[in-house]
Amino acid sequence: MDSMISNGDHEVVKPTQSDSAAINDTKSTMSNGVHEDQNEETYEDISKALTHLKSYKTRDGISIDQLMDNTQIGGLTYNDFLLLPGYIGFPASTVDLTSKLTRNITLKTPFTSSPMDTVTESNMAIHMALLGGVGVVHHNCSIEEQAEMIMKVKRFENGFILDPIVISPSTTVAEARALKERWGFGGFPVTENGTLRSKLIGIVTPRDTQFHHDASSPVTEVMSTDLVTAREGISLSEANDILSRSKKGKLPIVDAQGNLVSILSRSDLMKNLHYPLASKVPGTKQLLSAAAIGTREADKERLSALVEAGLDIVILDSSQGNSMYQIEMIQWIKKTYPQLQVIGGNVVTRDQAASLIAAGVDGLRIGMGAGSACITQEVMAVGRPQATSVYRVTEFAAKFGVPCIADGGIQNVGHIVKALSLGASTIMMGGLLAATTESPGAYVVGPDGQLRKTYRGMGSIDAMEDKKAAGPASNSAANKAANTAKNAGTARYFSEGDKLLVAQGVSGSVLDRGSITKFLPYLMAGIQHSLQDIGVQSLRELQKGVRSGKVRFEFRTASAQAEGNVHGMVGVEKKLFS
Ligand SMILES: NC(=O)C1=CN([C@@H]2O[C@H](COP(=O)(O)OP(=O)(O)OC[C@H]3O[C@@H](n4cnc5c(N)ncnc54)[C@H](O)[C@@H]3O)[C@@H](O)[C@H]2O)C=CC1
Ligand SMILES: O=c1[nH]c(=O)c2[nH+]cn([C@@H]3O[C@H](COP(=O)(O)O)[C@@H](O)[C@H]3O)c2[nH]1
Ligand SMILES: [K+]
Repeated sequence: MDSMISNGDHEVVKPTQSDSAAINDTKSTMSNGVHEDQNEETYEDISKALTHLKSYKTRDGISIDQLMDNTQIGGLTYNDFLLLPGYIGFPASTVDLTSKLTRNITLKTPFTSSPMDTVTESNMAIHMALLGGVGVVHHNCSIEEQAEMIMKVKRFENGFILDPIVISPSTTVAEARALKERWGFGGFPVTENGTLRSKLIGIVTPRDTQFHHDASSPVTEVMSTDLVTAREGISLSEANDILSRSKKGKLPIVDAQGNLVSILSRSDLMKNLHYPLASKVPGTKQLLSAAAIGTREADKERLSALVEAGLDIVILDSSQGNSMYQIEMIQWIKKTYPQLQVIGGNVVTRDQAASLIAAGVDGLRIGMGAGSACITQEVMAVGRPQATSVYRVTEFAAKFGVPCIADGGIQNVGHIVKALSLGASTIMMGGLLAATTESPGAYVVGPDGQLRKTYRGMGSIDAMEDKKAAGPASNSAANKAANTAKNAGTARYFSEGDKLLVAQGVSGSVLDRGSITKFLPYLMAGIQHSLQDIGVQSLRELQKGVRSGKVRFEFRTASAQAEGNVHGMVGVEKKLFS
């Protein structure tokens, strides 16, 4: 009566429906209420469960190749699939998230922030780097403004600050306050002629200037002259000791004649303690910096200012990276600045990736139209569902040792894990970071009483009109001056007399997420727990497991997606971490 069911996987002996009915009929209830099976079924020996498992021809779930067979099912997004759980044999906190951003640069957390003017300026870039990722400074601004943002990142955390901002005795209190606004820190050494390598005469701190009534007083009226200094040649750890004992904010380092050589800052000491994952340039104490540029001629001038400011990584920012403009730019950059890491993109196909890899990129950025503020797919009819893009490009790029960023469409921790499982080395977030303490712009209160910040696509009419207002880029001194407040390179779209703006993005706002100093650690812990569920102890192991077929997947039907979300509840409060 037993029927043999072959699922192509394993031959399983299963009772037919009428058999099951018969079995149920023969069940009797014992006096203690427990049902007993009178038709003695034979079961496998429990001690053989693991051996028996091996008798299946294939493992449970599907492999990455089956998942990504787009002749069967079309392109996939992150919501279209899940990973199956594996075996937990280690604590979540031991999961290692180290990953490559480019050929030469490794991050301790796989996070980057989008080069968008509502997402990444210096404050975001600094905090992304402190937390182990990297923030890519946008280019919807003048060359000078972008270079200054990079400079702020590079100056932010140093052992010895070798190029401190120095002021002269004639600097006024008002000027010192303005410098604090501009640089984000307020302790300035005062030297005789206002430069480094000149005699140190005092230090001004925000406490000295904050409540001083007469803003036109020279800083010499308020500065402190009771200084603890150290002599040039002192080791960083000795200098740190003196600074810790001195209870002062800054330790100026001077030469035998009392000339200022560098300074050490207490706030850097604190930061070193609090940000063990910080992304730093090996061999220095400087934070890693990244910036985006376009592929116009004027972007070469922009890049030279950024490199001067200390840039480590450049991203060529385009929705369709496989162009003669970008290829020429990559080759020019590799020739002109061989030390600079170049990330090309965006790409979503193997062919696009091959062009940019052949041109010499050190990394790729993947995504076209998946972003939360993107309407590219709708308007251009061009793009690709993001999960498929990530898999197709990374599968190819990995063969050449080129790491990839999954850019756009990341809405939660699960999406990050999925992007990484498909082969991305890092992920890029726009909307998710747009309304944080560290993003540009002020919070406003929405009609619902909740705080929010503006978020807009760089191809939105809003963002493009800001660019257009800048006028054509030019090397002439007059134009340079005119462009200082606006953007030199970003008039690039319109220099060919475009009359009509075609939007590829929208403008709106997103709800407050608090500080990324809480949000990024949450994302990190979330990924660690997820990888623990999958049974892999590092991102490397995750990707190896996916390639070898050990890590398994499952498609999600529309109803499976509904099941995986909150259902049947009212008044849901979705608090994600505490
Ligand atoms: N990831 C995505 O899905 C998308 C992103 N975006 C974002 O919007 C912004 C603008 O993107 P795109 O419009 O793709 O910028 P783009 O600068 O690559 O392209 C704008 C236009 O300028 C042309 N162009 C570029 N370099 C040139 C040169 N040297 N000479 C002559 N023409 C040249 C391009 O062919 C294109 O027609 C970027 O920030 C991008 O990241 C926009 C749409 C989609
Ligand atoms: O189609 C687009 N039109 C735009 O105007 C636009 N602006 C940004 N981007 C891309 O979106 C990414 C951020 O996406 P998320 O908000 O989903 O993180 C970013 O990192 C970009 O790749 C755009 N895409
Ligand atoms: K979209």
